[in-house]
Amino acid sequence: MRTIAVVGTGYVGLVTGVSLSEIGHTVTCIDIDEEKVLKMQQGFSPIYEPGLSDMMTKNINENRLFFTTQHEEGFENAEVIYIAVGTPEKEDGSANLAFVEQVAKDIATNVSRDTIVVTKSTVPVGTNDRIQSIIDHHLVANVKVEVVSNPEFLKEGSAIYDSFNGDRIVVGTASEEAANVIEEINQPFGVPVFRTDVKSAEMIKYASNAFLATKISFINEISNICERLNANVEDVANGMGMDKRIGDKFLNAGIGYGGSCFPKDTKALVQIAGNVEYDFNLLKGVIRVNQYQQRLLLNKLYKRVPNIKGKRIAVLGLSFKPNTDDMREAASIPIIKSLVDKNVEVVTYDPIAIEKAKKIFNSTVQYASSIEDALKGSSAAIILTEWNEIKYLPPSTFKIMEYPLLFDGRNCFSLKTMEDEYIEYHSIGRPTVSLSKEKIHN
Ligand SMILES: NC(=O)C1=CN([C@@H]2O[C@H](COP(=O)(O)OP(=O)(O)OC[C@H]3O[C@@H](n4cnc5c(N)ncnc54)[C@H](O)[C@@H]3O)[C@@H](O)[C@H]2O)C=CC1
Ligand SMILES: O=C(O)[C@H]1O[C@H](OP(=O)(O)OP(=O)(O)OC[C@H]2O[C@@H](n3ccc(=O)[nH]c3=O)[C@H](O)[C@@H]2O)[C@H](O)[C@@H](O)[C@@H]1O
Repeated sequence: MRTIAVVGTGYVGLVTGVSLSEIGHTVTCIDIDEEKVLKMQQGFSPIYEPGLSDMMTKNINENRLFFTTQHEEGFENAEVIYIAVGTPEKEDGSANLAFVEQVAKDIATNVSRDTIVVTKSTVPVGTNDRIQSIIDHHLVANVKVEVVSNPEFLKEGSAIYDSFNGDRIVVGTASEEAANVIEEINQPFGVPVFRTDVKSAEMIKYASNAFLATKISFINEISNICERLNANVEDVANGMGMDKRIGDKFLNAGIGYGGSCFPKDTKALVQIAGNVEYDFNLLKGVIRVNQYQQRLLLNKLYKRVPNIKGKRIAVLGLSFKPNTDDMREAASIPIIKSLVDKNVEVVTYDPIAIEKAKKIFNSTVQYASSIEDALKGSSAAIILTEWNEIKYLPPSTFKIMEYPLLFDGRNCFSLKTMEDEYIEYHSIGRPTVSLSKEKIHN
């Protein structure tokens, strides 16, 4: 078993650190955020991720998992250092590498033994070479530091599960020795390891995210055509997905992809291509479709309820996907902003993300403590996140509204159910369920 340091304790760093400690390594997680570190030292996870808290507490108690704000302390005995800090989007769409570069300098000035540095952060092709040269340039001790690319593929909401059940672990390095160490560290996960060169490893990460985003934008465009032709995109996706070459995953039409990665990584890949004079037309289209898709549900609402000013509208689900409290690039942000700009009384509900949402929406919206409370007195409801609590809600609950008018951005309910329950139902890429004896909404 190895002594490991993980720099950055966000979704990736904390899950990596906790998972590595769970398989027996001794792990010190380092973060510059003092409040976060204090919380983790006391055994509390700063993020909501199923299974994370319990695994964290267990490994703290078994003395395999430590937290500090001091790089020097964390690096002291580390044989391997993982970089898992953020690489957010810059204004021009390219990746901001300032955090990664800072960590490279911190490593160079603090390590006192031969070390393997593993880059987990998503970084543009060529960045690992740059990390290597920053470290070599600033290195204080007379030691060897080898940088390895090891991109992360976990999904938020199932991050712990994904760490133990991933499809592959990609290891990019020219050093067979370093690759052997990383493979040995990960061996207890039982996930297949794919070895390649550094640049290909970096590209695998961007290409994978871009491909998944493309699948989503593709099915969203098909859904828009289905709507015009009265076809049902859910059946279309199911029928397509039965072809093993296509696969049945990531074909859920909806309000577009959000989150901390697809939006930023697709834009970064356009930039990466542009830097070598390649115009990534297809990916630009994917991004455009996604922006358009976020507006569609709202446009349907505004068309159906033209005099929306002053009306109360319930927004169910705020996080960018279920089982996470992450609000980064959530579709709820532009959608709620548009409603608030139109002087709509917005009442929101989310089972987990409310605290983070409050930091974004402040007092511009109301925060209901139950779905029922959100629906009471509302003229319409919009579903933005398919939490189980929302998806498996007895449809009759929507009749709490004086007139049951539902706009579902996640296709949570079958058309037949809504017809039987007598609920006016607008979803994505499927025929609208209208009521014959409609009340007039004005
Ligand atoms: N969130 C996700 O699901 C996935 C993210 N990634 C990639 O992993 C990277 C990290 O993403 P997240 O975990 O979402 O980021 P995050 O923003 O949640 O966390 C980053 C953490 O790094 C800390 N930090 C910044 N500078 C530091 C320094 N010099 N020393 C120590 N700590 C420092 C911050 O305080 C913060 O806690 C990004 O490159 C992202 O693209 C890859 C796969 C999945
Ligand atoms: O690089 C990353 O950060 C990660 O990005 C995504 O993971 P994540 O963003 O956590 O969540 P996804 O499940 O991929 O969902 C992303 C967005 O796409 C949307 N989506 C997903 C699937 C689908 O069929 N339709 C759809 O609209 C989701 O609602 C969500 O807004 C990838 O799935 C991970 O493999 C990758 O490691």
